Amino acid sequence: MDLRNRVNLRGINVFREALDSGEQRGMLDDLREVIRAAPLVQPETARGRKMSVRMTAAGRLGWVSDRRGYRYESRHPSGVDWPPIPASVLAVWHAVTGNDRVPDCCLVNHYGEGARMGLHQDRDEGDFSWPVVSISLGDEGLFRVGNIERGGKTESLWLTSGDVLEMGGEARLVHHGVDRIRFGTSSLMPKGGRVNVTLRVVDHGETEQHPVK
Ligand SMILES: O=C(O)CCC(=O)C(=O)O
Ligand SMILES: [Fe+2]
Repeated sequence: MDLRNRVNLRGINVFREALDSGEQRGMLDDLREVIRAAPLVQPETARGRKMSVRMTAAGRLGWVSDRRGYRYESRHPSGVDWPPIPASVLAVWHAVTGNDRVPDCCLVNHYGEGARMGLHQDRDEGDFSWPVVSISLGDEGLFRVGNIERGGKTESLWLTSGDVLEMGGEARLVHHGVDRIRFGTSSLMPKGGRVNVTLRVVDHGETEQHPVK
């Protein structure tokens, strides 16, 4: 992992190619195991619209959305526990935050051809003092950043495989989304697609502390 190549986009730290191709492959293997235990689901919104991204999670809590709305849940919709957050993913969190605290949620987003994510804020957490750390794997994704308030001008940048983002401090509640992916631009996944992992502290609740080695 190499966090030296950092650019700043409206307060968001973008660590370009923080993970080399071996680290990306290792993490993807770990995420395949997560997906085996807790399969990807295509969430529905409260209004009954299917999201284009498929999702699952690891950790103490997972973010879910269905006709009842969106929220954090301690189990996968199938009733199984969320699998543990892979060590390869936790290592990125600890390196970026410089802290021993383990995130509560590791959301795994899978973007197939044509998938996108509209502009939104990550604000379902009870504690905004921790950053959101996000890892991009696979195909390039056009990441758009807006403002804390709704509307206004936005800026975009193409995220590539191995990029790591940190949305913290003033940028913790900034609007962001993924307009589109360039399907098939990465050879990481044989069938194409983009995987994004988002790490979040959800609340002040008791979370086991793991010292960083
Ligand atoms: O896919 C991405 O890069 C962003 C994902 C995201 O914003 C989220 O899961 O809340
Ligand atoms: Fe988000």
